[in-house]
Amino acid sequence: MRKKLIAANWKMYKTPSEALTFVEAFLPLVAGHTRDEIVLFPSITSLATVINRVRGTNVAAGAQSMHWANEGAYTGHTSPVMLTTLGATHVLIGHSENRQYDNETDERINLKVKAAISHGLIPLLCIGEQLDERESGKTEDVLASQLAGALAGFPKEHADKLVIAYEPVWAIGTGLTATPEIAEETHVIVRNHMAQHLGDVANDIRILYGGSVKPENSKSLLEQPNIDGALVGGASLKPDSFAAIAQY
Ligand SMILES: O=C[C@H](O)COP(=O)(O)O
Repeated sequence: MRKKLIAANWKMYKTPSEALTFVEAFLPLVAGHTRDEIVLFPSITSLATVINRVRGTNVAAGAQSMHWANEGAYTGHTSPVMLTTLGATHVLIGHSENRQYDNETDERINLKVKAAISHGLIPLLCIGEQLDERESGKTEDVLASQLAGALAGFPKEHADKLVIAYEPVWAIGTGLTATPEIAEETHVIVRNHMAQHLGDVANDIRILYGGSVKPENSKSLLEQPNIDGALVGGASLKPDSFAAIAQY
């Protein structure tokens, strides 16, 4: 049985004090909610504040990205050692906004996923197709290629720790959501490719859906057998909205 993971990606929103205000309001709303895992991904400047406030609660916190090296001359980056020292438990890798704006390649994503695993961080590997790719029937090829690139040399013995976030790029921040049927069908495709790379453990790997998830549609998405959670952007910025999604 895969425990669902409900994740908030705050992207480049919230100062530390705004993040703290969110957490103070959010924790009572989800107190005692252990059915699902709940993880917040604040910006790096708010990460320590959030980690310190959620410590000992049913909510975890992670980083929106990281470098693969332990340390080095990489201006502006954050290492896995820095994140684990802070108390982060999860990390987003390969978000489509990083692929689009930050020159994030499959090779770099591959190094980061393996670095996360070797440091005990849970990687949420983000994949997804563009609208023109879906419309021209290339969705499966795109996802297969992203998975192959990201998972080359991935240590199979740690496969159960991997989390995939399927986020169709055309649904991110657009208000367009994949229907539950389209999302479920695509998650099955992703799981089948995971099985090709990693074997039967693919059945234990959680595949989250992301792209305009909100309180109004979270239940119908999360009821699908192969949708094992949600990666939420805009609707995770308000405590009541994100709590409603988590309590679908
Ligand atoms: O990481 C989250 C996704 O990019 C989805 O963002 P969104 O919920 O604002 O569409």
